Amino acid sequence: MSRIRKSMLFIPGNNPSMIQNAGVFGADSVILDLEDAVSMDEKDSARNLVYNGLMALDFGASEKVVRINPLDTHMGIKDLSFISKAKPDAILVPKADEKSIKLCCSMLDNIEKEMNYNHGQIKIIALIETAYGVEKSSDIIQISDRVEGILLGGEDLTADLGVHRTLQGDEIFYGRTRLVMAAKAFNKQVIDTPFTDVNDNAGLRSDSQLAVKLGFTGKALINPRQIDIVHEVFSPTEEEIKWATDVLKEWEVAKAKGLGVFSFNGKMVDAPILSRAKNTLKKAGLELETGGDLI
Ligand SMILES: CC(=O)SCCNC(=O)CCNC(=O)[C@H](O)C(C)(C)COP(=O)(O)OP(=O)(O)OC[C@H]1O[C@@H](n2cnc3c(N)ncnc32)[C@H](O)[C@@H]1OP(=O)(O)O
Ligand SMILES: O=C([O-])CC(=O)C(=O)O
Ligand SMILES: [Mg+2]
Repeated sequence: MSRIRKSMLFIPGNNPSMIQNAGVFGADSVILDLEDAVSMDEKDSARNLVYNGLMALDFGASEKVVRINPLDTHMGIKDLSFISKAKPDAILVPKADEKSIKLCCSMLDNIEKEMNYNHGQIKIIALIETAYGVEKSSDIIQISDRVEGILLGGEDLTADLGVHRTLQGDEIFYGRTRLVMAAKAFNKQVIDTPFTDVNDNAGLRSDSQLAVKLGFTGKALINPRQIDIVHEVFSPTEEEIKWATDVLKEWEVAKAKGLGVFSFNGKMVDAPILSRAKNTLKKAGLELETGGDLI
């Protein structure tokens, strides 16, 4: 089973003090960035800094992810070859398409063999941020078991579409829902694009609530101050947990009576509603008191 990735915090790969603190913020994953947060003339020094950081620092419970440069560039190839030898947990592949993900998989196969790592231990998150990537997302996601999820890159996607990025996000709505469908169809994670105004907490909250409503399993972040809101919004509320627990208890009673459908607080409950209740408890990290198949 894939690890939980409700919050994935980007940290520029050329910033030693930010990298040094990476483990203390409490993000589920930290993404050490070698791509767009790093200027061209700092690419080599950032690669060394991230390598040394991975080798020497304690990242606490956070997953160590590295965003490499695109794999159709020399820089991207160099990033992947070098960084993988510092055993990151996962690689975030930008501008993902079928070719880049296949290449990433075959390079990781070779590096894992050479380094005596377990086969498949370095995971891949595909960063979908082109119109082509959105259209091919369901193919990209199926290339390998290494691909545990897809992440939407709203800034690059908007640039590729030739439109403006807005607070409401109408321009990326189709991309968002399309990625959710692809991910859910193949049982993968789907992580929403970052909210880039780090001082607008209300905006971050409503953007995160929209992502939850659409089915995203987590959100990328660009600032540690965004973590608490995202964790809160991506976790079921006490009220939702109580509803799920009560519904599943009532189901035990209904099942004993041989009922496939029953009424709870005046509303019909059948198999899909029981599934949603189970999902709620799973998201909250709670064990189900009721076992067995639904209905
Ligand atoms: C479209 C894309 O590709 S998104 C991915 C690439 N972008 C990035 O990685 C950007 C990452 N974020 C940042 O660089 C910064 O948060 C900015 C530029 C957006 C905002 O910077 P600031 O206004 O200075 O942030 P803020 O005032 O909240 O900083 C407070 C503290 O948090 C630290 N901090 C801020 N962002 C981060 C981060 N992403 N990771 C780790 N530490 C951070 C700062 O260094 C500062 O530490 P200090 O108090 O020890 O000096
Ligand atoms: O990876 C992300 O979430 C950010 C990104 O590159 C983009 O929006 O283009
Ligand atoms: Mg991008």
